[in-house]
Parts: sequence; C-alpha cells; structure tokens
Amino acid sequence: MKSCHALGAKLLESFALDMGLATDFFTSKHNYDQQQSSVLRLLYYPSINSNEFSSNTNMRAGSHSDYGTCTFLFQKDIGGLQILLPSTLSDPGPTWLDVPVIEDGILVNVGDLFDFWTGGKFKSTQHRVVAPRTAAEAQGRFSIAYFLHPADSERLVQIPLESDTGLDAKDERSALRRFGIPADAELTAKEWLLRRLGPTYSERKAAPTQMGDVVA
Ligand SMILES: O=C(O)CCC(=O)C(=O)O
Ligand SMILES: [Fe+2]
Repeated sequence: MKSCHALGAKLLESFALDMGLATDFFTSKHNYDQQQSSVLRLLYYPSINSNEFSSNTNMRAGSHSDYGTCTFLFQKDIGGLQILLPSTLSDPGPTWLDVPVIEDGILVNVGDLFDFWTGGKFKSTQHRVVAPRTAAEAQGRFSIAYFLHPADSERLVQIPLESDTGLDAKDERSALRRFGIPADAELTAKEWLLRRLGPTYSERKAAPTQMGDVVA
C-alpha cells in the first residue's frame, strides 16, 4: 500500500505541475499518515465453464468510474478490462477500448473526486470488465486495484482554471449535472465519499465499499 501511495505522490506532483500549481499542492493533501480512505483491493472473478462462456453475457464488472483521486489497476494474464473513449463530434457513439495486459504495466484511471476537484480538467475514466469472450478469458481472473484518496479531512475546493471563462468552460464544470453535487459544495474528502456511496450505504446498512459500485 505504501509503495502505491508513493507512486500516487509522483503522479500527483506531475498533475500539479501541469496545472501550474505548487508541486506539493496535491501530495500535501494525500498524507499517508493521516486518516484516509485509500484502499488496496485484491479482486477475483471466478472461472466460467468454457462450454458456457459464449452464451454468458453478464459483465464481470459493469461500467463505472471510481470515486477517489485515481486508481492503479494491476492485471494478470487474463484481459477483459475496457475503458470508454471520450465521444467526439465525428464519433458520438460509445467506443470501448480493450486495455491489453502488459507485464508489470499499471493502468491509471482518474477518479470522480479528482475530476470534481479539478473542475473537469482531469476527467474520470469510465471502465468495465467484459464477460469472457474466449476460452482463455473464461478462466478465473485476478486483478489488484489501489484506490487513492486524499486525507478524509481535506476540503475539496474546486481549483480555478485559466480557461474558466465562456459557456463551454462553465458547462465543463457542471459538477451538479455530472455528479449530482454542486461545484461550490466544499465537501471534505470523506463527505464526498459518503455522498457518492450514499445509496449503496443506506441499502446495505454496512460499511461502504468501492466494489459496491463495481457490481452495481
Ligand atoms: O478488475 C479490474 O480490472 C477492474 C476493477 C475495477 O474497476 C474496480 O475494482 O473498481
Ligand atoms: Fe473501477
């Protein structure tokens, strides 16, 4: 977990530089030693009888974006993970891209919290794990996900962007439309998580988990 957090810090430094902020702007808000909601999750998707895989259309994990700052995904041997490409004027329909299994490779997905925080400059990645399409994919699948979150008490004040003028920019920043949370809400990281997990939390009356989102 500590190594993942350290990797996250490197990435957050680059993001801060890209946004013209102090290098430690994000890292100072992701202090490993403070109370936080980062979690490392070991995932297993059971094998599917290879005679039946072609008729099985259930997703292994339905389309979703993660809640936190960003997620590191480690895949092993068995593919199936896909990300949704942003729609363009020339291709307005949904285009899913297979994420190849790259040995020692890590997929970085931006999460909703970072999207909200940066006013949509960094868009969260919609992703899913499709039903096995080949006998090889029908085997049991292991993956590891590290969900990076800020310290629970950090206030998420939306960062003003230089491009913050004009209607397009305003629309981009419509957090209310995209997340159901007003852009000026000034939630703490913990409050953000609880708001996003709200329906899952009240239905299950159990500790909230990120996978609640994945299987929804
Ligand atoms: O298993 C995977 O590759 C993806 C898992 C995932 O998206 C998640 O746990 O949020
Ligand atoms: Fe995910």
